[in-house]
Amino acid sequence: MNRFRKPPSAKPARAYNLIVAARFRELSQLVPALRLKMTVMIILGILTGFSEMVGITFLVSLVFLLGQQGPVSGSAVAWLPAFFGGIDLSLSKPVLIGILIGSILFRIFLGCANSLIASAVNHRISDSMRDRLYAKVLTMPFQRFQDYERSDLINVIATESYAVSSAHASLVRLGVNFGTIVIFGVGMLIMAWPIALLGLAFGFIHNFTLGFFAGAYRRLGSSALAAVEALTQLSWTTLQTLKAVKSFGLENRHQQLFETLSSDVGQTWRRSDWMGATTSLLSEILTFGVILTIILSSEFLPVDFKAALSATILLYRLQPHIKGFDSQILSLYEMEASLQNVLALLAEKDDIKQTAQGEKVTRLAEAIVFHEVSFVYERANAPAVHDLSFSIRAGETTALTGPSGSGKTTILNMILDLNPPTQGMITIDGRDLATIDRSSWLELLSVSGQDVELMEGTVLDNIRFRRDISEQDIRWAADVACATEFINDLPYGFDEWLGDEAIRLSGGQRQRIGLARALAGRPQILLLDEATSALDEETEMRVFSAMKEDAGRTLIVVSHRPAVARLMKNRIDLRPPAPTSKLG
Ligand SMILES: Nc1ncnc2c1ncn2[C@@H]1O[C@H](COP(=O)(O)OP(=O)(O)OP(=O)(O)O)[C@@H](O)[C@H]1O
Repeated sequence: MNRFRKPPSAKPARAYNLIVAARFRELSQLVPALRLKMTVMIILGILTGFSEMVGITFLVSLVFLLGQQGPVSGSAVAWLPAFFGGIDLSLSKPVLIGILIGSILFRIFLGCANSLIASAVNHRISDSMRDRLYAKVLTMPFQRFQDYERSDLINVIATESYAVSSAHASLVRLGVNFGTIVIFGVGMLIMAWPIALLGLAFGFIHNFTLGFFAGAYRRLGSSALAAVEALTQLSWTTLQTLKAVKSFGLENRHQQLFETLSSDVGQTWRRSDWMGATTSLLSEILTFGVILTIILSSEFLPVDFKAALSATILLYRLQPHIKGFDSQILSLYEMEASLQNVLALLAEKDDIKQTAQGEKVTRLAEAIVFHEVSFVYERANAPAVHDLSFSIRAGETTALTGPSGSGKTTILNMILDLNPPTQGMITIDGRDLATIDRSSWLELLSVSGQDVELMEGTVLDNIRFRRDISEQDIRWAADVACATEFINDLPYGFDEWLGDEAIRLSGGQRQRIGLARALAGRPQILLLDEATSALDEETEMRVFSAMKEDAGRTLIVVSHRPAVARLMKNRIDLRPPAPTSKLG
């Protein structure tokens, strides 16, 4: 089985900040027009930071103005604001208040606009990721799909797809934090360069110290993912096999297993919270240290008191940005495992037959012919089908017989174009199946098997199976499949609701719904893979004689029952020829 979970790359990037470039490269592959969206959001974020800085400096100025001795109203102040250092600005109190209120409102407006844009962009990214991942499941070759754990696929589509928008949001926040740090830094440099230098040193120490946590965050991300995957897998298999679980009396065993896995999940989240709290505490301690350093050394610093005050407040306000910058980098490490899963699924190649434009077919006129066809499943030691040549004539009935494992289902899958031959060729009226348009070919075909995949919905929904088929055709198909007789006995008849397991139906009833589903599209070619194996002999014969009345259909039947094989005009036997005796 192909597990999504990949071990994190053996060695983290040498410089821990380089993860930003790696994530950006991955996101550029996944999100079109990434640069434009990010740039707009980062500029808005930086402007928010800028207006905050202006607000702070003017607030300090206002406080000083209000604290002046004597009458202040209408007076001009020559020393304000501190932020502009030596520039002699004369601002009256009302102007100062106006600028302050304006910058606060501007910041609120920008912050709000940025949140709305970020939310819209993130949802768009998540929507498109989910759509693309779901589409990939539908378009990858069927054999590749069979290699995946179903629960892993559900996890990736429904949950891990969010990692892409989260990584995008983190990169934007990083850009905003970085831009704000630069702007605040320049402001501080103009006001009080010694404090700016202290701030710069603080930033580097902060970044360096939190870098020690990168590996732990990366491991935490992949173990959280592994724990969630294990829990989903257990829940999924329990639901799938509940009857067996109950029949074997394994309820307590499953409950214990679930509790263990569930506590693993809880533990990884708790560890994540602890790590978050530890890095946050470390960040606060570092901030406290640098502010204490400024206070203790203020007497010796060649800085004007007002400017020092503004710069210190700026430094204090800068701390969340520095902390944000580093915690975003750490979260980029944490989401690595999920992102790798999304990338791995999207990297699956599409089934070329599904995307290629082949020649269209409208009917089978002559025959389906296998020319020395072999098929080997991936990682299988022996071919499932070896060097097989036969012909299935249009409009005739053919039985495909042979012992279990002789390749009957594999042959039907090849006719359905799910498994292209590894060697040899299948022709449709003389044309290579590989060059024929897949959807036009599938329009001629229908298949019904031993296990019918029922879905949640009514009996009618299950026969229609999301195709445009009239109710009249559905009722006709149910008649031919001898299903009407039991459907009419259901409390709501064709409108009876069936759960995805349709537990209330017997095996034979499920098969008749599957058969009606296959017949409802009035296919020219019908493939039945043990599709009536659960019916009693009498009903089975009635089904086949009803189907025979619809002349002109090419019928290919796989059945272990000799009576069914005898009903067919032709027979292809996959039994290996008996070895000839060499005695004498
Ligand atoms: N997805 C798969 N991957 C690997 N091997 C497979 C796969 N599906 C089938 N096989 C192998 O291919 C061979 C043929 O299988 P197939 O299901 O076609 O046989 P069959 O004749 O239909 O059997 P039965 O009568 O039991 O349904 C078997 O040996 C089987 O184990």
